Amino acid sequence: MTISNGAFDQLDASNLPEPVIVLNAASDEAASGAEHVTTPVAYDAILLASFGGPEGQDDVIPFLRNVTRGRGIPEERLEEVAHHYRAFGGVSPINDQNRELKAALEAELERRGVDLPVIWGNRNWTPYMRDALTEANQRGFTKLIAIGTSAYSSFSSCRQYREDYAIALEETGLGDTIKIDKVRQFFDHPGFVQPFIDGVKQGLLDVAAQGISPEETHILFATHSIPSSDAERSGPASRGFGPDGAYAAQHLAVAEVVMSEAAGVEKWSLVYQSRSGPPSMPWLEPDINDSIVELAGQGIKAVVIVPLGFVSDHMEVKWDLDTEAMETSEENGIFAVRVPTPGVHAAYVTGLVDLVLERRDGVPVADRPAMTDLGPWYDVCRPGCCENVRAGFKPALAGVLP
Ligand SMILES: CC1=C(CCC(=O)O)c2cc3nc(cc4[nH]c(cc5[nH]c(cc1n2)c(C)c5CCC(=O)O)c(CCC(=O)O)c4C)C(CCC(=O)O)=C3C
Ligand SMILES: [Fe+2]
Repeated sequence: MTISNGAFDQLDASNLPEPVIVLNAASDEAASGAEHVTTPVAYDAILLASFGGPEGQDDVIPFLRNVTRGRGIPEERLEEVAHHYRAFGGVSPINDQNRELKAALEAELERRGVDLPVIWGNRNWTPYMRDALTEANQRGFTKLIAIGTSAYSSFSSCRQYREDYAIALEETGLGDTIKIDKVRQFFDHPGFVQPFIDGVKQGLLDVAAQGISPEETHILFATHSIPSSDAERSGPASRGFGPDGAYAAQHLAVAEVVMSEAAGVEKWSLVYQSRSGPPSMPWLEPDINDSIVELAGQGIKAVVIVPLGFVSDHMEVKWDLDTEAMETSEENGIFAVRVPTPGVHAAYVTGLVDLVLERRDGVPVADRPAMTDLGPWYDVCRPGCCENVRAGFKPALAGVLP
């Protein structure tokens, strides 16, 4: 088995166009044994990789065009989503959150005496990934470890970031100069899960303060819906996770961990939000709003909404949960609390630094924290991981060749 930083890991590449680039081929797989773990690398900077968002009304449409290029999102959906951004002055909260996260990471790195600068680059808005790589090159950095602001396995949250790195290396012509690895998907890392546990405990106190009993309370774990075809292909092709793939399995496993900590309430479910795409295309269900209506019919009086799929309070949280799901709850006579996202919670920031250090210093799989049986996840994505049959083939980094 060869690991190739720049090679593509599409299983059936025979009828696809030649990969545009093959980068940094032949980084070697772990001497440490387990397929999850790679040999340590003396990284010289952290690449904070995120989604990006508009910073004013004039940015909204160009941003949405960037996000949806070639993705078959109907025009009506774009108008609908533009309206969400317009209601917030055309400014997505995501950029300020990444500025805060970058500052918090820098402070934590300094506190621990780790000399790794953080460079920030986005998929869909400035600073773009190519800007980040140009900056890294100017500052003389050649070995980057990427943290994507996304915890789970799916095309949008895993593979697309790996494609972003490959595209940006191609755009900047830095493919022979800069090597990019990524930290493992961290859905079950205690740094990511702890803030949700804290939040659910507080949410249940808020519910109790309303005089609503545990029997009348339901915990809704909310995440981004994705096309069923993406869900099916999330995670490595070789592991069976059921029809909704690693994406749903990971969320369910983390929700179980949170439930085991939030004693007193029994009822919970995993629900989806922010569906787009044409109605004819199946996406993961049920939608959170449909679930709230149904729960009201079953006599539920309170819901605790846990934004389990999200690392920070960006637009999908502010609009789809804090605006829409709150409205649905109110209309149906349900008291609703929304739990905070990890944001810059100390456990989360510390956890992200730990994830970098386990790669730099070489921590064996047995010593890597993971709160579910599914993890710790792979350092290098396995063959077929998080493929996307809708968007067609693109090269991606940090994957293993079949
Ligand atoms: C799994 C997942 C995450 C979580 C993991 C992660 O964080 O990556 C996520 C995050 C985000 N999604 C975001 C925004 C958007 N996502 C869109 C479209 C889509 N998202 C998808 C999936 C995901 N998205 C999918 C399958 C599509 C359809 C297009 C396609 O087939 O690939 C569209 C187009 C309009 C629409 O269709 O809604 C927008 C504007 C923002 C920024 C918010 C802000 O500005 O604060 C963030 C953090
Ligand atoms: Fe999205």
